[in-house]
Amino acid sequence: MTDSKRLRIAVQKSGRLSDDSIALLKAIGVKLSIRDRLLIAHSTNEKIDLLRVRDDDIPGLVMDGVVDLGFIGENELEEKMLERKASGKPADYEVLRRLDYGGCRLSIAVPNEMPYAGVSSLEGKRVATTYPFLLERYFIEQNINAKAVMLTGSVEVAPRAGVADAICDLVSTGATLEANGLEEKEVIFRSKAVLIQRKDSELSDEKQALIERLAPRIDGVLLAKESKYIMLHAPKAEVEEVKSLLPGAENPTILPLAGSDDTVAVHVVSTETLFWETMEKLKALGCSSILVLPIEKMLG
Ligand SMILES: Nc1ncnc2c1ncn2[C@@H]1O[C@H](COP(=O)(O)OP(=O)(O)OP(=O)(O)O)[C@@H](O)[C@H]1O
Ligand SMILES: O=P(O)(O)OC[C@H]1O[C@H](OP(=O)(O)OP(=O)(O)O)[C@H](O)[C@@H]1O
Ligand SMILES: [Mg+2]
Repeated sequence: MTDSKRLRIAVQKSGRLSDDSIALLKAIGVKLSIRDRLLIAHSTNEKIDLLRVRDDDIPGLVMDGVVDLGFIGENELEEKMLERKASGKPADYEVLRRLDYGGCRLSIAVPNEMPYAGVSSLEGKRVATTYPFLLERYFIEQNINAKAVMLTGSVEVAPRAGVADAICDLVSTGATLEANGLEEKEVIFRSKAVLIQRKDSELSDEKQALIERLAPRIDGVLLAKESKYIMLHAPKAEVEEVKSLLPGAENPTILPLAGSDDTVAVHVVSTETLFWETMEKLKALGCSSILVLPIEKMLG
């Protein structure tokens, strides 16, 4: 059974956001015991229960106060917010953190053979989508008279099946569109995963304190993921040049190397990617033992 004192977090049970959301919870120190068939999973070290559901249900669970937090794509969140507002249901939530996964865009795509000269070509057309509220908002903004046809899946086959003239669906690499003879024409919404929270006025002090303890850990994990620890040996005479090549390396640690007067070790945490081209330039300057290491956690 669930205990109302435990923080309830909704995650997608199985899909694009599941693994990354669970990995993030683990990375911030929440130990979980997940059994595949079960809807609820408990944390073994924090007062947290996970509710594993379809992503479509997550915004509503947060907005209705059934769960305290939820991991959700901004596309689904915005769609459900518009849907709930249209039917007069409460649609309040707060974004606790924007995350670094689930990146995709909601785009209108048309069959390769359909003549297209801009959005006006959609006038009078039927567009299949799982996101009718976002699509209709776009039609209104663009002053286009077109019809959103709601489909919950297999949107990409709608034109071939004669169900619609075009589609509006999520795109990441574009492989699904290409495989179905469709061409991306208009991006109507860009999305990433977010962690949302129910209105905090409704949370107990104990739950609020737990959220305030865990949220900075998310920042630490995100920062660590985009940072690298760079170590290399550099000719002493070239240290300034080396510093100017290393991205985000304002304060490197310079250490003497045993048995060498003209070479030093340079250590630096970089928040940017170190490209192969830069590594080759460092080598050309006489640097050696160039190592780029991942960082697991960062604080302060
Ligand atoms: N190709 C993609 N690349 C990255 N993120 C994506 C991609 N497709 C979808 N997403 C993001 O992941 C979310 C979930 O996508 P998924 O395809 O798993 O959903 P679903 O089929 O609706 O799953 P469910 O069974 O939970 O309803 C999307 O709402 C979007 O935010
Ligand atoms: O541009 P691409 O990289 O091809 O990605 C886009 C596809 O990814 C998502 O579906 P997913 O693969 O998650 O499967 P689903 O349709 O069963 O949800 C989305 O609904 C698209 O169909
Ligand atoms: Mg879904």
